[in-house]
Amino acid sequence: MENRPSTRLGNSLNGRHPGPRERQLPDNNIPPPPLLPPPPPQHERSPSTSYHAKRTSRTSGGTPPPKRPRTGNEEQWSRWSNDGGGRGELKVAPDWSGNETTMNTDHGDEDQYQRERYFGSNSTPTPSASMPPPSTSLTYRDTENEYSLAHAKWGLRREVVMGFSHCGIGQMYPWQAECLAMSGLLAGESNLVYTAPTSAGKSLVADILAIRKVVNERRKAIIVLPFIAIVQEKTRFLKKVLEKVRVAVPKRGRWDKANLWKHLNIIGFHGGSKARMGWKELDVAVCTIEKANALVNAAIEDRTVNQLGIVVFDELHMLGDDHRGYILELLATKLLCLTEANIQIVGMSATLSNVRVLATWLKAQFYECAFRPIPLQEHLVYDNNIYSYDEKLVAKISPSEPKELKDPVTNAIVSLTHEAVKGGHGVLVFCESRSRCEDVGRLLVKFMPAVNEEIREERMEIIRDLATTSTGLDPILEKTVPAGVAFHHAGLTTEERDLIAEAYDRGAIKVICCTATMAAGVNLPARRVIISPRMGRDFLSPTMLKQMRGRAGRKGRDTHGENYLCCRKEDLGPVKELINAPMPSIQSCLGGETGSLKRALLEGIATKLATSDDSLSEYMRATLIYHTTPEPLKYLKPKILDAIEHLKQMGLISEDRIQGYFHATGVGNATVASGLSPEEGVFLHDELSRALMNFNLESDMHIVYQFTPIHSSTTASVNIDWKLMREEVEKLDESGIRAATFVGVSPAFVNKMAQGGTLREDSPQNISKARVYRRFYVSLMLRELLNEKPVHIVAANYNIARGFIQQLSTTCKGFATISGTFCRVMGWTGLAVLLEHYSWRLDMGVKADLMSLARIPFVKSVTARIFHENGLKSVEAVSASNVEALVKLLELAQPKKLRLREAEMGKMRGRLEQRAAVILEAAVTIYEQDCKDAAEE
Ligand SMILES: Nc1ncnc2c1ncn2[C@@H]1O[C@H](COP(=O)(O)OP(=O)(O)OP(=O)(O)O)[C@@H](O)[C@H]1O
Repeated sequence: MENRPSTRLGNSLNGRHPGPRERQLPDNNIPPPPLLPPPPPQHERSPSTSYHAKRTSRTSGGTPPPKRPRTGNEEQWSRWSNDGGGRGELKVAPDWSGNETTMNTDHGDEDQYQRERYFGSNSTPTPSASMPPPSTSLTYRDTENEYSLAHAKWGLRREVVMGFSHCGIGQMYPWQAECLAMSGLLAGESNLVYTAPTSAGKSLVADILAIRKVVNERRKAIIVLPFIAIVQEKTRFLKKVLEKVRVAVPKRGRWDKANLWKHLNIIGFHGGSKARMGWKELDVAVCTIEKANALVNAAIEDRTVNQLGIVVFDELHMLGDDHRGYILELLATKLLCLTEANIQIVGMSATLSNVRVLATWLKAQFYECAFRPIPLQEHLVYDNNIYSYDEKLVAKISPSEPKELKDPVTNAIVSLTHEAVKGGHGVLVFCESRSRCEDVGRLLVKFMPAVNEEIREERMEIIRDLATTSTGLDPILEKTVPAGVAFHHAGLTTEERDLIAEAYDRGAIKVICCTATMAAGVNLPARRVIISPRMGRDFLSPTMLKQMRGRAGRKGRDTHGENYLCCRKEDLGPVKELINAPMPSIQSCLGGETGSLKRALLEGIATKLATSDDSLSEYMRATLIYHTTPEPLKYLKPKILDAIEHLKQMGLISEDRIQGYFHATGVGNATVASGLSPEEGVFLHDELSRALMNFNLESDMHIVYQFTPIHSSTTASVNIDWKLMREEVEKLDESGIRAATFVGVSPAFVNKMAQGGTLREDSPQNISKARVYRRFYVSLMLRELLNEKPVHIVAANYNIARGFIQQLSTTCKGFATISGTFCRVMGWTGLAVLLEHYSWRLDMGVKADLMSLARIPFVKSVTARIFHENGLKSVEAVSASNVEALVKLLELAQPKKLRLREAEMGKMRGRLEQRAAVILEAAVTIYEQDCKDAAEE
């Protein structure tokens, strides 16, 4: 039976009639009626009234295009592109010759359509490489509706328009069309900086500009996003939009008679990505900030940077980020200096206040609008009262009987969540810490509405999916998911987070309790968003609050979004300040600590953009800090001189006094080529030089140490538990101890620290020493992973978040590539080859004897070991096995399988059978390929 919060809104009205903004909830056991009356009008914007574009371009001004009745042609297009969109649904669209064509939006049928267009209806498919390109003709355009993506004005190829339509976008919002129509943008002649509220549809403007560059002009595009999750999401989106687009591969020699046609290469680059393609092959690179910077450096070094047509900076406010903002600034500065390459720069954000300064800096057109497709209702909640942001009482929440709901904030969270879920809506609850997410999740379970058998089964399916992940079923999720509640924070593995996000997206999970990282990291909107004003002990920043508030309201699913900022009465002062705080203006982070300036100068010198006094000052003039500092030269000059001196002392640059120019040394070039900061470059150089002299291959300890990412061994990411480290070091055999000594780790020092010693990081030597110990500590964890210990066991052993361990396993491969690049630029080819040789083991996460098996999908780590121990030692042996035998082994490999009840195990078996069938089929294919390869040899 459903357990409901005993809280009832309005109980405290004490007999008086609820006012128009107050509604009473019944006191019986009937589920509560809607908690809130309609929102205060001043916070509500309807899509039509909220359109308010403020255009301040330096070119001709413009008013929003007038509304006019839709023509028949528009109707056809919008039917084709906007509604339904299910696979295989028949749509009507005008064909390229202006006639009406009945066609099918199923991609398979689009192929058929193309074939028929070129070869007649009886033609058979031909290989794509020799086939003429898909429609490049612009004549089929919708000539009347300028908001339609098919309008000739936007110059998008038919396949692109179809791709967008497939993603639910057929028409632009008026502001998007107005922004794109600003002079010089479509022609790629001017840069663009624009700002619009969250969910306003900013991405489409940049996407259209990028796609035009790639498809129409055949230049490359880089799209820069701050977090891995959104890089992955954007890569998936662009792949879907551009799936059907083929472009000409230029003729290579005079014997090439005709152009070949290829699909576009859209590649996601981030710390954990294993992209095989590089700058040369890609068409669109969707990157994290660091990867984008490294790509541009490589392109400059290659002298192919003129192939780059556009760089899009999504979330431009990241410029102000203390840790990574300066890399964004540095990247934009380099692009501004590459005047001859003619690269279009596009930047956007929802939370910028000094956009004009940024537009001036980026030599960009500036566009600002306040459009929000889904109106927002915003509330402040304290002491069981709900107020509008202009302090009018909207409703009351009555106090509750249960002890755990005595606290008014918890009571409000539970009541508001219950009400939204009861109405069938999704809820995001932003909490102040990871543990609070889990606590609130557990509490909510008791008050979630009852659901039917079908939904219960769907949720059990999620439990089964979670149980088959590498970490097994989390005990808290096991309790919360059946009630439709989950939590989402950095402590979970990516696999878990993806499963939860996906289940929430399809409505199987109704509530996610999450930390602030989700506000900016994952695009999961909700009808109702409940927000704690704190992050840890501190209050949220206005930017973060804005991001969270903006998550309310799903385009296409909700008529409006609601957010509730729930605080304690004693926090009211600072919370009101927070609500009314203007968005902070973005400040450059380049001048803060000299580390960032050093990196900016090193990269300028290594890429030869700034080698002399003149070019250096030109380079510095292109930075944001130059534009935002009152007397830039006076302020910057001493800092620049200081940074240059440091770089010289670190051995990263040298100066030719006679010729009057700077150049990067080998280490400097290797540092820039590997995308490292000057400090990281020097540290890695020291580490690799030591390895070059003494490489210990007796056991895998030394090699694992070399693959441990140096970013995971900073103070911010890991704290050594010295007692634990002592235990682990004591377990090492002689070869392990020798490896430890080679890298600079002394067991005696570890013992001293475990007994209460201190290691003060007060000098460069001590900083470096602490770094080595931290790296070694992390390498012990990585070694366990490579020795097939499951992520959750390693995490538990080291009392560290599962997310950290899983990230470690995904980033070590990327770091191996970084080390390889470093060695190659240094000319240490032997070491580079050695690292490369061992790095492929990192892909598999298994010991050498299992490497062959690990080529089979789903046969990794523990599973591979169980297969091996049970006689399936090779791909051939697996290919000769059968589904039943494989299911038995897969059952053995399930972590924490006992957590699932008997009935659940039955259903899980079905899942394992499917998996076993895939394994068997893959093993047969791999084995056949191996035989073919052997025969050819
Ligand atoms: N013209 C359009 N027609 C229909 N849907 C659109 C249109 N433009 C954007 N969308 C959809 O609106 C949603 C939000 O768009 P988008 O992610 O671009 O917003 P945003 O302004 O970048 O928001 P945020 O600042 O939160 O990232 C997406 O699902 C997108 O597909």
